[in-house]
Amino acid sequence: MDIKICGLNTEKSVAAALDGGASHVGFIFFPKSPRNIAPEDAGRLRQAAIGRANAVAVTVDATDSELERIISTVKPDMLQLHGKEAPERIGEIKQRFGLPVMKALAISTADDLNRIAPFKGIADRFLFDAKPPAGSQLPGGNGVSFDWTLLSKLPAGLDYLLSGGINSENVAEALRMTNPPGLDISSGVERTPGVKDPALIAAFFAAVRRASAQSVV
Ligand SMILES: O=C(O)c1ccccc1N[C@@H]1O[C@H](COP(=O)(O)O)[C@@H](O)[C@H]1O
Repeated sequence: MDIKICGLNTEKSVAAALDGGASHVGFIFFPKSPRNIAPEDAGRLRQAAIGRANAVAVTVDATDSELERIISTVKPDMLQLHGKEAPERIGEIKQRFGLPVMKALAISTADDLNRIAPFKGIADRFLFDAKPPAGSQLPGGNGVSFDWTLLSKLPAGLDYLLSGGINSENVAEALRMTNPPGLDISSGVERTPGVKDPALIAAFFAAVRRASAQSVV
């Protein structure tokens, strides 16, 4: 199963994610986020992931020139589009930059699953996150979960990461209820917003291993 640790901004946190076995390391390029990172810093940090994990650049309704700067500096393996990007815009971005795209969709009701279909065949993967709480300036990274039972109605074989408020305490339940192809976690391994804790990252991977071991017994 893929595991993406997102919002990394220090060498220690990247090392903890890689040592834990992360398949993806995520960097946030969104100035309002406490996890926002300069492309130059992310470009330096992502070096440690080469040959070990995929680097993901997370953007929110970024312009072509913003994407150009991030991509040329960071050289990510994948883009995560976490704004209101329409399918047409995703097609344009893929054609212009030639990178796979993971489209984030906020889920709060069964109707939200209807928003998946227009992106099929365009987005390479999906990421399902909770809707931001009222007043939040962040489209993601709010540490809020959604009703995971909604995912029982997903089209079979859909490739996605489960995201939103996942942490060491609830990951076993998340895996039991959804059996997702992958997980994405950010604030659940932080000491304070934007400050990753290597010990919490290690504890998270240990919790995933425990949950996975229990599910095969
Ligand atoms: O984390 C952020 O600050 C952020 C900002 C803008 C877009 C996306 C962002 N984070 C994404 O949201 C998920 C879920 O976060 P959490 O685990 O609920 O805190 C995170 O992994 C990022 O992919």
